[in-house]
Amino acid sequence: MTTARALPPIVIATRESQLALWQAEHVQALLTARGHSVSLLGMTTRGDQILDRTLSKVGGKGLFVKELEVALEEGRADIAVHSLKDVPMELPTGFSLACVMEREDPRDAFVSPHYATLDELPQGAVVGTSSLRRQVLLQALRPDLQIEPLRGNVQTRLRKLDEGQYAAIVLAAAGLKRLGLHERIRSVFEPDQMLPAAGQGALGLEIRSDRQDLRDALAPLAHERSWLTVTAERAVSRAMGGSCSMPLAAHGQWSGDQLRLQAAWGDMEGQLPLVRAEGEACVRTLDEADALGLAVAARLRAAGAVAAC
Ligand SMILES: NCc1[nH]cc(CCC(=O)O)c1CC(=O)O
Repeated sequence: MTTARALPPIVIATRESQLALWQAEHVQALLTARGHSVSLLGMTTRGDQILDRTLSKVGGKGLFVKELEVALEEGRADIAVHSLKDVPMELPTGFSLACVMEREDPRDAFVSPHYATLDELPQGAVVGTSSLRRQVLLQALRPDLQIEPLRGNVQTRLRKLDEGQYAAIVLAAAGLKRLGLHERIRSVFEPDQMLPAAGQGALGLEIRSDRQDLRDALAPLAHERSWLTVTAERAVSRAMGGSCSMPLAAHGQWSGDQLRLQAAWGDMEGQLPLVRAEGEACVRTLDEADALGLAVAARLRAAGAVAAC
């Protein structure tokens, strides 16, 4: 018999977009089911405020996590829930990823009121995305398309699409599915067509490194395979100095205990042809996953990709 013991309440710091709130509430529900009492602390980040410029121009991924880390630092919150795609490869000193949860669909989705697939788009159609990765991969598939910037949270992007500013947009399938917007997905891109971003579709829980108590409490939420996969993907990104200002894709897929890791790199101006590389290894530990990522990054560089300094 287990003795009931009052667990200390847990506060989750979260951005206030619908997707961020869904993710925080998801973690809250899982922890509540395990007997914790959990509350949410909503906050607005610089990344949410600056909507008129592309992320690569205003400071990149860190913009969405900084304020949350300050809340952890000051003890106002215990956990920050992140879409791992938005989390810089190196966390600031004093912070760690307590765990990575089971990954949603990592693929990109094609969303359009009038067309079912990228192939159906007429010559020169306008496609909205501010992601440099999506931009260079789209141009590789369809050089005729006109790519226009598109920022804002998922709902804002869908509204801009519906207002007729774009013939189609590309969003992460995971975000749409989490928000119950599956029906907006006209088709998904297979990874061979449009390679996903490192960490896309996976949630990571960030804590202060000194909170061993939380590490233990969160351990049951970890998903081993997802953690290994995104560790390999994020190692590619780390080794390339990847950020929002570099078109970089890294995506792992399993067959048995073999992890196949594919990566693609494009130069910022879109002048050079895409560089692709891949590797495969039997991966059982986070260190082995990291090593696979570094090996694939080395192959990218050997094939002409240039790491940021
Ligand atoms: N950059 C914003 C962002 N960060 C995470 C997701 C989707 C959900 C996920 O990847 O977990 C999105 C939206 C998008 O790219 O369409």
